[in-house]
Amino acid sequence: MFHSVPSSSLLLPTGELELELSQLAPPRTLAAMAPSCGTADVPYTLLSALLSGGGPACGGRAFLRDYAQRGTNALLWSGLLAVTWVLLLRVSALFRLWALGSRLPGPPALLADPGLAAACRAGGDITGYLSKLHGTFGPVVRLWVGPSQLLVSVKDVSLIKQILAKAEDKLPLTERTYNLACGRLGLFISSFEKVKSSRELLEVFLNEKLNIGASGSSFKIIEAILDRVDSTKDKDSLDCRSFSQHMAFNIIGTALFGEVFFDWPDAAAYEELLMIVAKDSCFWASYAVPPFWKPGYRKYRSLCAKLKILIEGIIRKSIEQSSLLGHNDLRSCKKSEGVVKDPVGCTSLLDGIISGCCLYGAVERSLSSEEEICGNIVGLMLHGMSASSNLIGSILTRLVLYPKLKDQLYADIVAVCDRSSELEVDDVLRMQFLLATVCESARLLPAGPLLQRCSLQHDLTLKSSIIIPAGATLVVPLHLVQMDVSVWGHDACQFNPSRLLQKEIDLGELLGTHKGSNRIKLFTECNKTDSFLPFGSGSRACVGQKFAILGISMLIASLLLNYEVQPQPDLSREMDLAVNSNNLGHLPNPKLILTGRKI
Ligand code: HEM
Repeated sequence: MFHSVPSSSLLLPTGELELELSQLAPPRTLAAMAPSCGTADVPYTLLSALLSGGGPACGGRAFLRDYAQRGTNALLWSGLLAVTWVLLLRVSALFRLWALGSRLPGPPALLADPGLAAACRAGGDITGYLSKLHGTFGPVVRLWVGPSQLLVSVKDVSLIKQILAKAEDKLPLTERTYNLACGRLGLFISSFEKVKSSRELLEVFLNEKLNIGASGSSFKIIEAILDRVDSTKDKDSLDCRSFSQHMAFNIIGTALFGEVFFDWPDAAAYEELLMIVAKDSCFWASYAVPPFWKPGYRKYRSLCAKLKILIEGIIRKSIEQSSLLGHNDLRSCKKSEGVVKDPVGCTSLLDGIISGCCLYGAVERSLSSEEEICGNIVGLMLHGMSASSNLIGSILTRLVLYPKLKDQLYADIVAVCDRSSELEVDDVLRMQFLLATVCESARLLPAGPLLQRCSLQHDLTLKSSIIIPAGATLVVPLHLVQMDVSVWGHDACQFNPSRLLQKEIDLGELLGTHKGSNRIKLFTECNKTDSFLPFGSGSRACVGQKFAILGISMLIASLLLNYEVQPQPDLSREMDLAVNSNNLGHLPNPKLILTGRKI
């Protein structure tokens, strides 16, 4: 595309100059670089545009037009190549998923399993549906939830152990759910790498908060909560569910905010809002694109915003109090080189955050730290409150329905501690029947029906050369595992705390020696330990397990020491039905009466 241009177009006045120029640059090359204005010829480089005789108004404009044209073309080409590359990667990943997925046993549905959809539509008995599939296909079953969504359910205990240790990521849906409700946060994120440091710091804080094994330690939160019980107990109709929700809210709230929490005027509004947000979060997060056009979604977002405003209010209050007590300002605080600073000295989790010892690990970017702390706190309140309220509710319901259980528990509690002395965490560790009751209730009614994990980056190779492709959703059906007759015996579905008692094990000692570790070991028989998963297991297990078990045990012990818990007199029919049905997975919600015990 090199064109020769008449020498006149160079506008050189004399032949000498023409000669000199022709020596500097060969006429053919120069001509090629400087086309005449108004022709179809255009310059190719900036130098040629500047050297062109047409001046900026002519050669420059043509150059720019040409440059823009070629630039746009290059951009479009590279965009097209990138999109093609991404699509190719996606398609090859999809083929891999199909190839590896179809090697696993499961129903022959190709794109989306109709049985699962039908089970979800008819009241959502996913456990029942999975149970049938495991009966037909064995301990590992695959299901196509959609053309690119593979779900693998695992029931075999040894495989579950491997999965929970190897699959370190949570489902992206879990992260979306928490992000939607809480905003930006460092906990509950799908990638394990991102959540690791926040988990470690929170775990140390929560475990030290209970101060297990230290003499003279008392779980002060419970005392404050009992004062709350005093203010509510006179109400005629306390039902187990709302009472438990209130207790759970107070336990988690006091752990996070300290005593400021009890003077918080917005606490009731916050509790109500939190429950609404917790109920709807998963539904709205299930949309791949946020449905801004739906009024329900907009309403939900405004509730989340209100929740955030309320939390900011109490954080501010807590900070004010902390600065009165001489703690650091939130903005100026920094974690000191990854070292956890004295978590025991912190009176509340927020206090810990303020003085830089908790949750701050993941927040190196100080500008976003307040937003992230706020998100973490809302997330902990959401999860901690709904899971703990579920467990407290099931224990209280059993106390109300089974007077014998209540008497047995009371005897276990007073054998260790009488009402005249202050209840300590160390005392609770010696109340084996109480701890077994809490754990047996968690076994029969876990916080959710499925443990959910995935491995976002790598395929998982399990023993017996089962390969689970990266990105597949792994689920453990908790009801099937925790009520497996082959592990728990023929009465697996019945409430029987004594099954967890091993006379030769001293729980208190065990917890004390395992200080800092997250697991409470109740069983010597390995297969039972592996089949007890209400708090999950492995790298993403619940960080609040010890805190929840001991905190809830402490609450029940304090309640029974101070109050007589009785059902409302007109409950006899409901009680009879519940006791006779033996179906304690779905508990009724009886009303209870609390009357103070005489000393
Ligand atoms: C009875 C009460 C509770 C139950 C039944 C429960 C249950 C669970 C379960 C099943 C998981 C998922 C575990 C897994 O995938 O292996 C989990 C995660 C978690 N729990 Fe709890 N939990 C309870 C209370 C608490 C409390 C009180 C806190 C803290 C204040 C807490 C903090 C967490 C955190 C931070 C995670 C996320 C771990 C991660 O994503 O890495 N939990 N919990």
